[in-house]
Formats: sequence, C-alpha cells, structure tokens
Amino acid sequence: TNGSAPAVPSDQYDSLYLSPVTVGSSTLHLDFDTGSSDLWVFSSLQAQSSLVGHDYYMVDPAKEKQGYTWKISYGDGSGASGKVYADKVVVGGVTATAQAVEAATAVSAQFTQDVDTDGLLGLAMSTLNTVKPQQQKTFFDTVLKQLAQPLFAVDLKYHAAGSYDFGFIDKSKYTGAINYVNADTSKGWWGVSATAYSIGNASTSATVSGILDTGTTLLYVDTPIVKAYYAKVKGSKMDNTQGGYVFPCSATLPDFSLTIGGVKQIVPGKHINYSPTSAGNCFGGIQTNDGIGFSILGDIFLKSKYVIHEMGSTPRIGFAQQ
Ligand SMILES: O=C([C@@H]1CCCNC1)N1CCCCC1
Repeated sequence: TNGSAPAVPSDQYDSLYLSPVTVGSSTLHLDFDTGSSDLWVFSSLQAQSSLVGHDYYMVDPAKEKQGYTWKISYGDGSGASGKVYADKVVVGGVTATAQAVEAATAVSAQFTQDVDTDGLLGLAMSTLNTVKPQQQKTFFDTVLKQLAQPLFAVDLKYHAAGSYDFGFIDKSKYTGAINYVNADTSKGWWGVSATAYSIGNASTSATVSGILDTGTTLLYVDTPIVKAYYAKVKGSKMDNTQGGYVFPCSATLPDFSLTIGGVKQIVPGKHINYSPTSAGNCFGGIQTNDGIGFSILGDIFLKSKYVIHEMGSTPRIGFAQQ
C-alpha cells in the first residue's frame, strides 16, 4: 500500500507542520521529523496537568513492551521520555500493525506548552532510535516492505498545507526534473553536501555539508555565509536578545541557493522572512549553525521543493521544484 498524509502549518509562520496519525484508537497530530528517529506521543501515563490542550495516546497495558524505555534530547534542549508499546499506527492509509509507540511519561516545557503538537514521528535512520534495551524501527522502516517504492516524499509549503507521500512519487506535486544525489546516512541522518551557495545572482564556491530536517524550522549554515547574506539586507543586524539576525520587515530579501548535485536549489527571498519579532523587526530564516558542526536544511529550505527520500540499496535524495 501507498499513502499520503497532509502536513499542516501549526501557525501563521510555519513554525512546524502537523500531520494526523492514528495511534491505537486515537488520532493524534504529530510533527514528522526527518532529523530524528523516535515515534513518541503524549500519553495517559502523564500527569493530567501536562495533557491540557493535547490529544493523547490511551495506553493499553496489555500492549506494553515490558522493561523498554526511551529518552530523547533534541538540539534545541527540549526532550521527552517514557515507556514503549506495540500498537497499530496508520499514516495516510499505510498501516504498521505493531509499531513501537513511545508513550511519554514526561516531556519538557517546550512540548507541554505547544498544545498543537501531540508528539513526533521520526523519519531519520533507525540507528538513532533511543529505545532501550533494543532499538526500535521508525514507522518508515516498519512499513518499507509494503510500499510500492522504498521512499517517502516531502512536500512542505509556504504558509499552506502540504503533504508527506509514502511509497510513491506524485507527479502533480512538482515541475521539471528530479535531481538525485546520494545521501550520506552514516551518522543516522539524511546527509547532503553542496558545492556552492548563491545570494541573489552572485555565486560562491564553498562546501556546505548538512542534513535535511523537516523538524527544524529554519535554515542553519556556516557563519561566513550568514554574514554574507545579511550584508545584502539593508538594516539587518545580529540581535542577541532575539537570538539571531533580524531586519526591517519591509526589507527586500535576496534569493538564496545551495548547489547540490550541480543544480541550484533556490530558496525564494520571501521565504527568508520568517516572522515578526517582539521588538518590531523581522527574524531571518537563515541563521548560523554555530556550535552544531554542520548545516541543518530545515523547513525554510524545504518548503519550495518536493524532496524524495529513497532508501534503496544506495540511499538517495531527489530534489524537484514545487
Ligand atoms: O535534535 C535535532 C533536531 C531538533 C529539531 C527536530 N529535528 C531534530 N537534531 C538535528 C540536528 C543536529 C542535532 C540533533
């Protein structure tokens, strides 16, 4: 079977995208995350006070994987932990009958206060899964063999609902050619590298190595590139209070591109105005990857493309223009 699930922006800025998933007998709204590999959900194991505003998984003790636990920490300092169940998970009509469902007993404040997100569905490699004593498969790995093609395609959109396709490529969702590159999955993520970047019409050779991450809102690249970009934005500055580069909301933002597999993958300037700040400026969609050690090609990069993640004998990533 193949299937498709919507990816709906959680707010007017596309902070994150939520997709409906049936877990056991509940429908939850999960953040599909190609940068991690746990499927975890808000659950009836948590204190009632933590569940206010959330849909949650009603655990069935008979389905518990006894003695199994999980604990995940994300790059932004958020995290969650809990117990593990084997239950039915359905995404866009694709069913995993005994998927490892990681039921939270505790989640960090960032998740509790985001009442729209009921958990995450990881789509990176299963080697990053945090379940102990035995690592568990991602939903994609669980259903892989039932899919017509061993792939999922990501169609995130700017200020609009997109989709995740499983097992097929939807020709109605892109124009032109699909440009494939081999993926570096050695660190557990969907890794790619670029040989150049461009700001407006000016191209610069550089090696930009990073990971695709639907669960990261912005585009994080090396500091010299970020500085070169905002040097072209009148009135922009680094605002440590806001935690990144800001600019007047009326500024004209140049397009930005990364050359991957010899093809320029363009991010329209319009997409790089992420959101207004509390101080009357606007916050940039391109920010520095300082302290991370590689680039993170998050939603700002992804939302102008149809991105195929193919787990064939050689994992590949395909980029096409929406
Ligand atoms: O924790 C994360 C991200 C957080 C946002 C959601 N996707 C996973 N990592 C990816 C980047 C390197 C550090 C680990």
